[in-house]
Amino acid sequence: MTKTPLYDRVTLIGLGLIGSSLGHAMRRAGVAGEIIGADRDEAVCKKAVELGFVDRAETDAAKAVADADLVVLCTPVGTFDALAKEIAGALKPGATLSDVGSVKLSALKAMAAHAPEGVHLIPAHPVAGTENSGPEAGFAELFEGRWTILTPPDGADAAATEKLKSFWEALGSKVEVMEAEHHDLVLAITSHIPHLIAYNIVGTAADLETVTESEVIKYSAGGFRDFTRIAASNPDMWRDIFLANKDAVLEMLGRFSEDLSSLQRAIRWEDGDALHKLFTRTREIRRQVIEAGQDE
Ligand SMILES: NC(=O)C1=CN([C@@H]2O[C@H](COP(=O)(O)OP(=O)(O)OC[C@H]3O[C@@H](n4cnc5c(N)ncnc54)[C@H](O)[C@@H]3O)[C@@H](O)[C@H]2O)C=CC1
Ligand SMILES: O=C(O)C(=O)Cc1ccc(O)cc1
Repeated sequence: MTKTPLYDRVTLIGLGLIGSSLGHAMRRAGVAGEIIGADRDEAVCKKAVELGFVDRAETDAAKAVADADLVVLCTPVGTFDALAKEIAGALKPGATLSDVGSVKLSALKAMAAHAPEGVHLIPAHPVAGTENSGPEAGFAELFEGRWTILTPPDGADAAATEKLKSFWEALGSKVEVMEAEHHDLVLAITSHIPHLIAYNIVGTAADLETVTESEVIKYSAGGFRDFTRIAASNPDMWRDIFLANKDAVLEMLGRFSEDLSSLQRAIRWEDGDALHKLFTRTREIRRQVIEAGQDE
């Protein structure tokens, strides 16, 4: 039996890891009648059609959004303002404009600055990804069992929000609705600062490399190896995230630095009890993460 699609036409702008995963997942779930792609890179457009996760693709984003019922920005967050401006005049009245960006207040502001009245703005963030990029990195199962956070502004159309919630659920995601500002604070500590720590430790080790020669690579089977995966994440995307979520990241980083100083003090004064107490608490957190199925 053929399913009735939730949206007749969906346009994905940005056909990398998340855009391609969305395309594959939408195809599998049958939630879109037609999937149109847009990417500034012509080779990416060609690859997307070849892989079959879009029906057609083009480099002109404004042309690609014509007659779309749902438009999803899947590019780095720093591009949202210019892209929203570029497509604003071509959006169909009554369409939903959404995104998958890792920072939500700046996404909402960028879209709200340009979208015409009658277009529903519902920012979204699938908290699912990998360190890989590009159209070949995506897969249909990426969102399964993962949270997607919707951050509709005050007064957003309830029916449009509910429809987008059903869309993400059809892709296997669990959906939570919260304020954009709250999202940015929570994600600063659970996602953005962990990436910053990884970039920092791998950077420090790379600087030491000249002293230790190849030992950093050779003995990287320890904790360092896990950090190198995170530190291999997309540089454009992460530059944009830290600039867009500057306030929340700096606030959480202040707190993090204080706690790091306490640890430094505990080591200096050989306070084994303090170290053991913290490590026991963190081991319990890991147990809870596994229990919640968020460890893969
Ligand atoms: N990578 C991850 O694990 C996750 C990423 N996100 C968010 O998803 C978004 C996309 O990330 P990825 O798919 O990982 O990136 P990606 O680098 O794999 O793909 C981005 C694509 O956007 C295209 N692009 C860039 N600027 C453009 C523009 N101005 N106009 C048209 N196309 C443009 C690029 O050519 C590229 O094909 C980001 O906003 C990121 O914060 C959200 C959840 C997880
Ligand atoms: O690869 C990892 O471990 C990630 O943390 C992926 C990721 C990156 C950015 C997001 O906004 C959400 C998930």
